[in-house]
Amino acid sequence: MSAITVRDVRYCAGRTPILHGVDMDVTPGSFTAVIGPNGSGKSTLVRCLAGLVRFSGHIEVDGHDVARTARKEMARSVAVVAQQPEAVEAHSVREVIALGRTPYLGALSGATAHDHHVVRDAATRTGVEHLLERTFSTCSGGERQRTHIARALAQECEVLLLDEPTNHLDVQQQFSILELVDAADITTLAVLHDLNLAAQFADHIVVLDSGRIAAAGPPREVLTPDIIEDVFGMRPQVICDDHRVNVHFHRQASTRRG
Ligand SMILES: Nc1ncnc2c1ncn2[C@@H]1O[C@H](COP(=O)(O)OP(=O)(O)OP(=O)(O)O)[C@@H](O)[C@H]1O
Repeated sequence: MSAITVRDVRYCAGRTPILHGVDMDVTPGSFTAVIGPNGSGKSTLVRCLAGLVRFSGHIEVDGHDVARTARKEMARSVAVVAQQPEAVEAHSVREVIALGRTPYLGALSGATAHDHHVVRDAATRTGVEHLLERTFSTCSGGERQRTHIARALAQECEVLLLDEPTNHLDVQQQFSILELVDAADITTLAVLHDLNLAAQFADHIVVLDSGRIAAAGPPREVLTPDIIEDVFGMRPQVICDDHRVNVHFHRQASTRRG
C-alpha cells in the first residue's frame, strides 16, 4: 500500500487550471522530493495533499480519502510545514510546538503529561530544547524552521509535507534540517528548489512542470541533462558516481529564459 496515492488530481484557481491531472504514489517511509520551476504547482500540490483546498480527482494519504476526512482527523496523519506558516510571532517556542498537539486535544480537556512529554521530545529531536521559553519572533531562520518541524513531529504524523523547508537557510542549516527530517523516519514529501539536495536526500523525485508531472523516479533517472533542460530551460552538467548525482549549472548554459 502507498502512503500517498494521487489519481488524476486537478485544481483550478478560479477559472485558471493549475494542476492538470496529477498521478503519483509515495512509498511508506520514503523521502520524495517535488521539484519544478516557480509557478509549476508544487505548493498547490502540497495543499491538495493536506486537504487544505478543494480539488477534483482522488487523494489518499495514510489510508484516508483526503476529500472526505475531517481536518482534525487528517491532522493526526499528516503534518504540513508550509512556506508561510501561520503567524505565531508572539508565542514561545514551546507554545508553537504544542500547536502540534491540537488534533489530540478534546474540546474541554487541556494538555496531558503525555502531550508535554511529546512536545519536549520533539524539541530535543530538532535541537531547540534550549529555546523552549524563547519568543518565536526572536528566533533565527534556522531556529524557526526547526521549531516548525518540531511542531510537525509533535503531531505524531505518519506523513510529513514540507514546502521549501530549506528556504532562506545557510548551507549547513539546509543539510541539518533535511538530516533531522530523514532521521525522523516518517514518510516525507518535500518541495525543494536545490536539485543537489533533492539528489542527496530523496529516494524518489517528482518533477512538476506547468501543473503536470514531467518525470518521476529515482534521482539518477530523473536528474538527467535532457529532463532538466526541458523543464528548467538550462542544460546542466550531471556527474554520477556510484553514490551520488551532482548537478552543475554553468552561466553560458542558459537556453530558454533570461
Ligand atoms: N488563487 C490563485 N489565483 C490565481 N492563480 C493562482 C492562485 N493560487 C496559485 N495560483 C497560480 O498557480 C500557479 C502555481 O502556484 P504554486 O504556488 O503552486 O507554484 P509553485 O510551483 O509552488 O511556485 P514557487 O516555486 O514559486 O513557490 C502559479 O502560477 C500561481 O500564480
